[in-house]
Amino acid sequence: MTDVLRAEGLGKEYRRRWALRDCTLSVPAGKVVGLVGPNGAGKSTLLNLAVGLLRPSEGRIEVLGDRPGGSPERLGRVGYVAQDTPTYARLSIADHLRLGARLNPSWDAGLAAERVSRLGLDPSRRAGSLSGGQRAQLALTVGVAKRPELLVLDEPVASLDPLARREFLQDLMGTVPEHGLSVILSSHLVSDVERTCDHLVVLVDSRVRIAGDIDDLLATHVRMTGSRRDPLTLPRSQTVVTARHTERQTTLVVRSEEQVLDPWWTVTPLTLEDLVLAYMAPTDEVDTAPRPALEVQR
Ligand SMILES: Nc1ncnc2c1ncn2[C@@H]1O[C@H](COP(=O)(O)OP(=O)(O)OP(=O)(O)O)[C@@H](O)[C@H]1O
Repeated sequence: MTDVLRAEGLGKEYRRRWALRDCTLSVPAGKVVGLVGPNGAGKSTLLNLAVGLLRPSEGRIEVLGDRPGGSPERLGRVGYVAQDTPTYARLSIADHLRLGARLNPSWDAGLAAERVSRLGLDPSRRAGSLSGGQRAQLALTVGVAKRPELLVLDEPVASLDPLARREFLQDLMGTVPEHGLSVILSSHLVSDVERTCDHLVVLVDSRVRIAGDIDDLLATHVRMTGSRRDPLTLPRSQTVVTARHTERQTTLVVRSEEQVLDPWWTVTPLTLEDLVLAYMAPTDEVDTAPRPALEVQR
């Protein structure tokens, strides 16, 4: 199947400040993609471009093989729950579901009713009287019951309690293979990404720093610890992501397609959190400058 999202040199500028820059990205179909990065990295901007709420300042983006937004038919194929989980304060939960049914040809009324009942929500309650977490659940219910091909969720679970969060993410994981759904979700919680996602995109300072299937990324990144050594002495096949030095010791996070066999290093695998934090580290931690005190060894 084709990619659900393809971006080439995509950028968005607000008043001479780039919120997203040089974004070239392919997101395969049928995956749950975790989009992570620090505050202000450009995650919401990328998601808003993907659903057609923003227009690119430069470059191109295609979603489900087409330009985002536009016709009702195209809009119907993409579900979107924004960061502030918008609902209509004066409308009841039942009104929201009726509206969803009227606006979406593939609306799954059974699924919507079942979710609302499982959450213990009274359908006659107005959205304005719900708690933040309950409003998020309502917005997520509408997003899922629309039965889109691609569901875009901007920090969907931030306001849910831990149990509700786990249940929602489990639901989502069940829905993906069952309905051929693809999901892109932004999150600050790496543990949720680890539990739910099979593909990762790390955005830092408005640029994509790394993207790929999580299993592949974990298989090709390691931590290497050894006596102090200049990272410039590493073979070309090993790319240093971060380097930290004490007087005697060097610790590197390295990307390598090949196994590291140099006995100088103690090599340990990374957790997903280690990997994300390594790519989120300030680039001055990628300390590859030659140091006079270091011996160059090959
Ligand atoms: N409407 C806007 N006008 C001007 N600048 C904006 C606007 N929206 C976003 N920005 C800026 O663009 C950059 C990226 O913002 P964005 O909301 O995409 O980040 P984010 O990664 O989603 O952040 P967070 O994790 O805090 O939600 C930030 O510097 C932000 O201040």
